[in-house]
Amino acid sequence: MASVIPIVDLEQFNICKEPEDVSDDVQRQLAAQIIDAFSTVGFVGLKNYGIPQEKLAALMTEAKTFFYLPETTKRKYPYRFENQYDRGGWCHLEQEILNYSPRLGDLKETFDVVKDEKVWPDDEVPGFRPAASELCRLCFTLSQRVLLLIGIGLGLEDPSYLKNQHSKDDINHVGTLRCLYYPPIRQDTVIKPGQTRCGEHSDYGFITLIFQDDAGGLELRTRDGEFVPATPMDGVVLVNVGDLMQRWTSDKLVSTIHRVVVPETRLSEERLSVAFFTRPNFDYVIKCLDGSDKYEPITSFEQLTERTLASGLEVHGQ
Ligand SMILES: O=C(O)CCC(=O)C(=O)O
Ligand SMILES: [Fe+2]
Repeated sequence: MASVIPIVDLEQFNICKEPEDVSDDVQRQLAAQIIDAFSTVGFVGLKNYGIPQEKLAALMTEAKTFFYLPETTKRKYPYRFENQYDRGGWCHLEQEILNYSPRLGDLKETFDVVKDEKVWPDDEVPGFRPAASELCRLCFTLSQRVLLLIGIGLGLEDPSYLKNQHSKDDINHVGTLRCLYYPPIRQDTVIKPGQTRCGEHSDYGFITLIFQDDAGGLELRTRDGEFVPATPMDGVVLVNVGDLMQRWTSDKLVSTIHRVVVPETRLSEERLSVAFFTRPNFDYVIKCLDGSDKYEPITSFEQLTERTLASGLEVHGQ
């Protein structure tokens, strides 16, 4: 089935280009395409976005090396959510529960890093830190570019307004790079009815970048409630709207439910993806931009804490 996700070619305004060197017309056209996709499907596919594919491939290789380590070694890096400044690490299989119903843990492992990540598996996988740090930097820049286009497309008086609420100084607080590993489904793997690789959910923050390998399985729910595949395409990064962005824009941009299903065939195939999540600075209060009171104001950190707790992960030091 052809993908329902619109593809936008970012070549003329990718992260290698300075905004001042790109005409307003080009910026406005791209912005319109992105707003169109985000206000209908909630996802867009970007090609020629300017992140070298080798950098992504390098991180995927390092991440796999980590996930292939024995469980006892990975347990040295447990997921932690201590406070605003100290989060990250490894979640084991079935630890995170994204599905609302049934409440069953996801068949995935994850490793989260923030920019000034304190805990790295340097002894076992020395290449992971440089590869992840570099991709974090590039993803931050790409996210900023998309936020600028959203600001232009929404016709904000200051088009940089959204992008400036996710500031560079605070990247260590608000940008999270997550490597996701979906192990092969083995003959002795017990899959409970309704259990998936990644449960049905919408993302929490502003926007998410998703880089997937070619295993497939990611699906998004269309407005008529049907799940359709987000088939992997070479050189395409998916960008989707999160709940805070939907809230902020009073539902103009939509945060679409998605999931990763257990494959029906090729069960022995593993899957690896890399996501980069952005949200406003933690103390920023999200109110509807149009001045309406459609949603209660909430701070970025309150919302992250609420959603993290709801997914079954422990949160300390509140
Ligand atoms: O693995 C994927 O492709 C999607 C992961 C995802 O939706 C998430 O981590 O929020
Ligand atoms: Fe997601």
